[in-house]
Amino acid sequence: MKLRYIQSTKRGSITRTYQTLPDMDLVLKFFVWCIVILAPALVLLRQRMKSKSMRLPPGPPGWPVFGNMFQLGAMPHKTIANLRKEYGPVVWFRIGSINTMAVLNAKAATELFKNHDITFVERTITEVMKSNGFNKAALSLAPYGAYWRVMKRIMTVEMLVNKRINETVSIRQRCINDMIQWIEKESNSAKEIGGIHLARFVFLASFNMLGNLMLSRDLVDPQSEEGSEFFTAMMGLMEWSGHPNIVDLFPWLKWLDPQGLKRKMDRDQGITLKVVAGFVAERLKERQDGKEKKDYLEVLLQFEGNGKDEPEKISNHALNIIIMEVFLAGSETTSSTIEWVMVELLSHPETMIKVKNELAEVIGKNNKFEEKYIENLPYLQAVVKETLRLHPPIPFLVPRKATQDTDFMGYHIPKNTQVFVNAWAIGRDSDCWDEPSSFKPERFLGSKIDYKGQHFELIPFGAGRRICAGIPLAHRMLHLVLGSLLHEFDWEIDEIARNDIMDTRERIGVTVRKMLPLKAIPIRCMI
Ligand code: HEM
Repeated sequence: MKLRYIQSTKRGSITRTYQTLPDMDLVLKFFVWCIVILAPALVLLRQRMKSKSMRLPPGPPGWPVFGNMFQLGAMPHKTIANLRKEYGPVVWFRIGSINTMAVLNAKAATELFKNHDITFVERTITEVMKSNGFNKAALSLAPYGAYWRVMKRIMTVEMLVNKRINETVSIRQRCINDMIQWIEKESNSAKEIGGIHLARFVFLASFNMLGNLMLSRDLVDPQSEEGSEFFTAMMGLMEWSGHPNIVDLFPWLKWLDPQGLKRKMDRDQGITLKVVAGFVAERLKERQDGKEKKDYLEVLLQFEGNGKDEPEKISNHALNIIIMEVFLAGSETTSSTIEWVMVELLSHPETMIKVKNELAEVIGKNNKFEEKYIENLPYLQAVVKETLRLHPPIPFLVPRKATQDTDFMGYHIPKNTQVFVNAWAIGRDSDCWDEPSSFKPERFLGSKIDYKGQHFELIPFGAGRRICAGIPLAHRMLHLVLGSLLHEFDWEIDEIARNDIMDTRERIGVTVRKMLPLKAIPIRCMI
């Protein structure tokens, strides 16, 4: 203890006192001890808070260099969905050098689309997507910015808006009539060959519907040489873009292109671009001759941007790519969905009867199916929804990418992380669906849930800014094709096809298809 001597003068007398002073050593010691004890605790606390906010989502341990690529198997959407049991709804893994986050339930998808859509708005670009600059010009892959905005507006507001779709009803009806005729022709020999490959007919009809909307012409016409060249090359594009490519996992192998996928993609894309360029040149000539057409090509040709944040004109190259893209986006998705619906209906005869009865009641046995009936066919719509719930054709959507470091549901997600939103797992999320693996269209009767991007438990077309641009058209095409197939024909399968139907294996290409294609026997039931 230290004393301080104080002398004060009061009314002439001097008073002397001592005041106790805090011992400076002691104070110093007190502070030193505080620092010694508290500082590490503070550091620890900070570290814990930081490591909590820097925590990656949980996930299976992977190998050096290869990550988890060998664990994903032939059907990665199913393998990854299974990880939820052990790791929860947000899972982390590596495919080669690519950091990947998978979203596995509706709650996490809601969080992503409602609160983080802008952070995950970019696409993951694979090597084959770069062929001929496809990734820069195609709406589905273009960087999020002025060009993407313009193209999405043109496609959704000017081209695929309901009013425009209504103007093209007769085109689709003609393509459906063709499809019915093709099937009818084959139906004579169908029994001997064990049934027709249904998805092929639907694919060709969808291809022609899109060809007419875009270019006002049938492309799958046996008479047209250009058409069949275009079609064959398009099939190639679909094949090469669906193949897993080792170069995407190990970019340093790019120069080698060990599977030759980039070379094949360049070749087939070159062919399709040349054919489309020929169509465009023809159109330009027709325009000079004063002939007018009302199709998507015309909308693209007439586009005039402000030249500031949007292009003044759409370049010829971009125009060709956008046209090619619509074929890619719309034909395989439609035909694989119809194949799955038919597989489900043939496996559930009681549902088949119900849907056919509804068609007979609403349309009448001797009338053709037309688009105007769709809104009055709740059971048919429920069948389509239930199929898309169980079999979304693009189960990871078109993979997104994080544009910056971000916090997502308490996890730290580094910039450039690839994001798989697993629509397949979400459609089977037991928190949202009763008996999630059963095919029960009735669940949608009287329910407001649809696939237009507002109900995150059902997202076969995605959601948020990057949602599918073709939903209104796809909705029409799916119901028109399915309704016509069911209303015009009864469908049977032989013993072999019945066994194949039970085989639930899948094949992954641009879409997830049934590994063993459905073969069914059509029997004309309407004249
Ligand atoms: C059954 C049919 C279809 C299905 C299941 C489907 C599914 C999808 C999915 C999952 C996406 C990605 C969405 C996301 O990332 O959130 C997408 C994007 C897209 N789809 Fe579709 N689609 C179908 C038909 C069509 C059709 C008919 C067209 C065009 C006529 C089309 C054009 C597009 C385009 C342009 C995009 C890219 C949108 C963007 O990145 O902003 N789709 N589609």
